[in-house]
Amino acid sequence: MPRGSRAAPRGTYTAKKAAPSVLVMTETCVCSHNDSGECWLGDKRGMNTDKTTEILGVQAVTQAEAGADIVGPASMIPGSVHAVRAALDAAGHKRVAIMPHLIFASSLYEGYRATMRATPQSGARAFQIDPKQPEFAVHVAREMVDEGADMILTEPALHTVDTLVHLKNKVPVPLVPFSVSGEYLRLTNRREDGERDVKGLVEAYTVLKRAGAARVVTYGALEIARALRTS
Ligand SMILES: NCc1[nH]cc(CCC(=O)O)c1CC(=O)O
Repeated sequence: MPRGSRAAPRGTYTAKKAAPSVLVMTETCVCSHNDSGECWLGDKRGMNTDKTTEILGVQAVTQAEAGADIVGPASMIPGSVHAVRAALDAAGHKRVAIMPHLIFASSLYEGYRATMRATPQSGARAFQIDPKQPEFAVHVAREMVDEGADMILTEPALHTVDTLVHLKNKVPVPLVPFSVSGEYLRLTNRREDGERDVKGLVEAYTVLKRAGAARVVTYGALEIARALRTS
């Protein structure tokens, strides 16, 4: 067990021990680890980007030490992917890949924010992209690649499919839509036996695949795998 481990690295460590061939991807962000719920650290004067990117590097190394194969800087702060790459390399984790999160402003994050107590005190995530600006999303994605992104996660998944198609031709790395909490909650139904019916998710993810997704990240992975196995 890596030293000083809290819940998330412990989970990674336990998962890798149980199934070493399964890839573990982590989110690298401070929003669920501080009182403000913000994806950055700072004080009354505001955001301290140097301090934030430094901490993201430390967090990524902790995640890599626990066994993560792919880390996911999610603050959207320019320079954070570069800082994470530098910190990983310096700690001897050159083989750990980076999948930054390209996050669009959306109403679909409420489930996550409530569960993780990560509702931003300021009311908004400063760097998230307006979904009406696909060209700007391409610009940010290219900067992420320049900083060392090996792949890019887009979030939310369904409401940004147009941008996924757009990105597909313009960035040279795999694109991985993340079907977020609101998508999971709205597209599944509770069945009488208490399990969730995931047919709606399966239909949605075939759309994502046709649109160019390399993989899909979803809360329904286990239920979908079970449903596909018995269908
Ligand atoms: N660090 C940002 C972050 N990490 C996870 C989610 C949402 C994930 C979900 O809803 O499933 C978000 C977006 C946000 O809160 O603005």
